Amino acid sequence: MPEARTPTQSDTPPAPAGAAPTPVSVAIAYHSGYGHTARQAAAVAAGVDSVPGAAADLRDVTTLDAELWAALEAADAIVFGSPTYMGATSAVFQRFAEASSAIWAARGWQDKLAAGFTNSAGLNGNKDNALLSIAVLAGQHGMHWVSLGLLPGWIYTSTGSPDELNRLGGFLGAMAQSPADLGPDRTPGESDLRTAHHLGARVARTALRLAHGREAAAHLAAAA
Ligand SMILES: Cc1cc2nc3c(=O)[nH]c(=O)nc-3n(C[C@H](O)[C@H](O)[C@H](O)COP(=O)(O)O)c2cc1C
Repeated sequence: MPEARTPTQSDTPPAPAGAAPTPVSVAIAYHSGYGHTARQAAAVAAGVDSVPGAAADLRDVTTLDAELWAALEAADAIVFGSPTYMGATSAVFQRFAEASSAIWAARGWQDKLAAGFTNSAGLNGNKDNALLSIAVLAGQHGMHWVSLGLLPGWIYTSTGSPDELNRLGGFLGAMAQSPADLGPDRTPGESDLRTAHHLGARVARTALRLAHGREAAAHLAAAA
């Protein structure tokens, strides 16, 4: 007899009996001035795509056009990403955030899932301020925030290693560090990219749970 085990966050939820699994779409809306944060965004997208039933939609927010807004409208979840510039999100990302005010007024992203990631040159570099700003943006839109969900790695204990997941010890979202003298072909490093991958998979699993829960609630309401 197989050993009983406690369900974990990594378990993909089953579809309701008799129902085809509902696919979910997770958009990654990011800016990257020089390509480093773009690599982090790609790792988030790979994490989303690693979850059966979830599909990533990678969107650069430099160009604000109808196609971008339609893609974000169609998504079940939006993972926002920006480099940390001057201790905050980049001006290009903030331009996107401000342009979303028309959607804010119409409550277009209400109840979608949201999460965030940032990358900067400093180990700290005030990345938390960029993530906070992204979380506030999500709150303004009435979205449900998905945190990173990892314990801190690396120097949190004396025996830690920089290869560990979440080596930068973020809680709100995924952090990455790219030394300023290295190109995006060499940085961010592998552990930061794995952390970004983790965030994408976590958002995808949460989106699936929410979609299935919504279906179950609709069935219950119909049967009442
Ligand atoms: C205008 C500007 C401001 C920056 N401010 C910070 C900062 O506040 N903290 C930090 O750690 N790095 C800072 N950096 C470094 C970038 O965050 C870092 O180079 C990052 O990898 C750039 O990502 P990107 O290639 O996606 O644009 C700054 C870079 C620029 C160009």
